Amino acid sequence: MNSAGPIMTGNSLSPQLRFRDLTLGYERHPAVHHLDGSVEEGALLAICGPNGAGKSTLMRGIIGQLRPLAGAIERGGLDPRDIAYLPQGAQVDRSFPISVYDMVAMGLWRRSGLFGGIGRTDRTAIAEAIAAVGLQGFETRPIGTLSGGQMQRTLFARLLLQNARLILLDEPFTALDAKTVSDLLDLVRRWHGEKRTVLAVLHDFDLVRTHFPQTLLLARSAIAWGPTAEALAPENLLKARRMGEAWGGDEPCEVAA
Ligand SMILES: Nc1ncnc2c1ncn2[C@@H]1O[C@H](COP(=O)(O)OP(=O)(O)OP(=O)(O)O)[C@@H](O)[C@H]1O
Repeated sequence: MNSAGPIMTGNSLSPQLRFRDLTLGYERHPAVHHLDGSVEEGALLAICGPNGAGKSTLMRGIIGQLRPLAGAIERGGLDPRDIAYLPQGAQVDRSFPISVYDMVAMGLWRRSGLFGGIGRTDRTAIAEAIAAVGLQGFETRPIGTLSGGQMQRTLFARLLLQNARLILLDEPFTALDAKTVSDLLDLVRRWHGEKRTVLAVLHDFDLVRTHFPQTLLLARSAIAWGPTAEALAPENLLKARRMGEAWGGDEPCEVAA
């Protein structure tokens, strides 16, 4: 579909997320306006749009870090432990003195508890996750010494262990080399094959067209939402760009009054 609206990927699946006239923002300044629609369970959805479009804000709303200024987000009965979130790279504190192994093991915390201890099954799972991202041999390395690509692999290994039903990735491939992107995309495909729901904020339209069947094009409001080829049609991209160029600081919206 070319216009904004709900994704319908199949009648047998139920919505994992539903946005009802959702407005999100900061101190009553809206950044996402009146979003309506649903994301089916098992969807692989790209969220695209210009800088300042509200993409990260939408992610923060989904995880409950931001409360709606108006409207609502329904999460299909998901427990918070069933939602995994990878924020933009700059938001991860690399100076924290922790090894790759311990960083990956943190993926188990929300299920086993901070003081639950790590048993043999957990150690196997951690080793498998580290191997899945190609970081064997890096277990004892402090995260502060990793390259950007190795750090992102570490964070994906942690996500693997979280075993979440809904996975949110905010610009997961920015500034990574082609091999790292390809390896991490394999993990995204694996999650999709396991019928997990994956939402990723992405700026690389070629990558989105190749790997993401559905796209939400956001410019504070939804410009288009549906099959990627249609959502990223030239007229929609032009409209999103014009909206991005037009907003100064605060988009007009009645909830801001
Ligand atoms: N903590 C905050 N306090 C106040 N305003 C914020 C805050 N975080 C984001 N904003 C504003 O909300 C709007 C949307 O920001 P957001 O980070 O969601 O955009 P984005 O689409 O993710 O952009 P980018 O592609 O540049 O990462 C912007 O105008 C931004 O300045």
